[in-house]
Amino acid sequence: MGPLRINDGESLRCRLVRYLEELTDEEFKKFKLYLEDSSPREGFLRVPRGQIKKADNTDVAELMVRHYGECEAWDVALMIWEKMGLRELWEQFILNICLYFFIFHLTDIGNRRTYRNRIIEKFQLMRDRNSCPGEYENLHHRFTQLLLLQEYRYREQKEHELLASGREHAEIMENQGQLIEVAALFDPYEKTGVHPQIVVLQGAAGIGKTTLARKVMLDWAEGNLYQDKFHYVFYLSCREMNHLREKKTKFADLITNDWPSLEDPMTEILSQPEKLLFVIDGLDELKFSCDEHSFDLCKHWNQRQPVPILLSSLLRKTMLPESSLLITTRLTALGKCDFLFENPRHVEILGFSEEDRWKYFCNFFGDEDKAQQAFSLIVNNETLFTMCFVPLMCWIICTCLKQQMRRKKDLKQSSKTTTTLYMCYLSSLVTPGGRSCPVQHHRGLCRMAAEGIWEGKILFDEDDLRRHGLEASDVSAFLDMHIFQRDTDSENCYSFIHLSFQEFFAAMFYALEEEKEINLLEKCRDSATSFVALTVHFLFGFLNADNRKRLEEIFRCKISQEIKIDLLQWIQAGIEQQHRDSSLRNDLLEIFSHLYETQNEEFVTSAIAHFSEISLNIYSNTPHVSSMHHPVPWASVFHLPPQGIECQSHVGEMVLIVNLKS
Ligand SMILES: Nc1ncnc2c1ncn2[C@@H]1O[C@H](COP(=O)(O)OP(=O)(O)OP(=O)(O)O)[C@@H](O)[C@H]1O
Repeated sequence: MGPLRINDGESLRCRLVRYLEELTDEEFKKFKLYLEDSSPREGFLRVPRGQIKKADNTDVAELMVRHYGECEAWDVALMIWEKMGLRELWEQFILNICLYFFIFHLTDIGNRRTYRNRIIEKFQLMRDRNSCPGEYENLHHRFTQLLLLQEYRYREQKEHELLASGREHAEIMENQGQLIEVAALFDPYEKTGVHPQIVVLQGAAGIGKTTLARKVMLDWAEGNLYQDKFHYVFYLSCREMNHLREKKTKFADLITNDWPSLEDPMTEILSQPEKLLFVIDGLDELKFSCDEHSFDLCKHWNQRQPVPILLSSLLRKTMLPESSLLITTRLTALGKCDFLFENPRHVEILGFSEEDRWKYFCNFFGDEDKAQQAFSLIVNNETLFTMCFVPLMCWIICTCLKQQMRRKKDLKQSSKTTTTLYMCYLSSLVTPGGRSCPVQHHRGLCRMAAEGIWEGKILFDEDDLRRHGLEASDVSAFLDMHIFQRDTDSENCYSFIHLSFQEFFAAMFYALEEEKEINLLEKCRDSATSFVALTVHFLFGFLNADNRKRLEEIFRCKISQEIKIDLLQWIQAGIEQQHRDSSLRNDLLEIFSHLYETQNEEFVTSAIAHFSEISLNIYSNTPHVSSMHHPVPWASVFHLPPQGIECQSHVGEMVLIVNLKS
């Protein structure tokens, strides 16, 4: 389909030229004067006076169409002719324009419908990270609502700190901003009434940025989102842009990937930029910089330019400045891109609320009984349940449990502790007869993970790899296993699929026979470095004989027995310290959850041998646990009869007196 035409095949732009040619020199001069003085409607740029002065008939038509788009250009011409008293021309125009709008309307409806159908086709299915070719899930069936927090002030905060603060959603909300719905992302600010043109959705790895961006596309295409605001919504994946970075092209061509009949309708579509939304997914993943091209930026979408310049021009708003942008990015990369955006609305994705975690399980299993079976196991494990605020973690946990259900394995056993669940997931990634990683590579990966934990580092470059005896080609087995991923921020950068996996491998580093590092435990005592807590937690998990055996099988490594003595001394000292000082009671809970993680009766007995009674404040520490079936799941490790636990409720707290000698 070509530019919009009326029956005789003449485009509107050419027709405008022809009408202008019918004016006498005097009338044309007058027309230009009126054009110079005309004030365009909101959203349209004024045609620069300097350019009008020098323009002939064709130039004037061209300028008008470029600045206003074809429809608005006709409108302006009509208004001027009316003011000039050129009644005959005006009447001819009206006749033409009615015909034009009728055809335009029909064509536009047709174009949009075709485009929407294409988008629905493309976005209605989602692929899980471990899916086989051709295996898809329906996005609507799986999608679970995410908590979005508006105007969260960007803190120079590392992802591990965010993970640690996962259970403090309510607190963040109170202190930092308010929740917002996807439908309201482009609503005006309450205080100023100004409509944000750029919305930045930020969040940690695996929190659901891409999934949400794709859901926005699908909902718009199905007519359920932003219908009045945006006539067209285009999706630009930064990962795909990376592949095109050497390419020189027009912006119009770049976005017509999703357009079956390409190019032609673009002129009309892009001439109404205020009705366009561009979803730019994964800005942190761009491998080229957007701040290098400030002098070469282009102004028009029809200019042929390298892809990095086109994208920079869109982001910096030199091209299609009236369009809206919805950008997703990891928190770690945000500082680097801040300069790009003028007054964006910052929204942080907080992940799943506690209620939505249950909904996710229902969506994942598609069967309430199975969902209930799985959820009741997770809800009793505080560490796992807290982790479930990250959708990726929910997916990992549900995937494991589903596999166990399929194999008719004991679900309770595989979800009993955080470590068992991770073991279960890792064993599922190692396919029989598949690639395994050489022992020295595994050791290098573990050492790098541990170093990262100390230094608060989650992205590793090739220098980091080399320092730990790894070449880029050595990590391909970990990439294949989906525990390590090629990143994101800059070329040749890597990260673990989730921080908790880095913590798991860091724990393995401390547990390996040849590696000794007692510092970890000392650091864990220091509350300022509580982010190592999960690493220590896994370390306790490795004390379990089954876990240790599986770990040694998967990675063909040897787990040290000596770590057991260090852990025992550490935990006894911890209990003693907190026994002496009742203000530290809350920390005891953490110690006991470590003990529970071992599922090792002999170890637990030794750890508590010197104590006859322990008081724990369970309520103020874990509010959600109080409503669950078993308030202290780890208590089962003591094999205590019910009379062994006495419960005392006080205002705002619930204290359990555990009588260990009963
Ligand atoms: N809202 C959601 N509903 C259901 N599942 C979700 C949702 N969000 C994410 N997931 C699940 O979590 C996985 C990871 O999500 P996604 O890839 O969107 O995260 P991300 O924030 O873009 O991660 P990264 O920063 O690593 O690119 C998805 O593959 C999907 O299985």
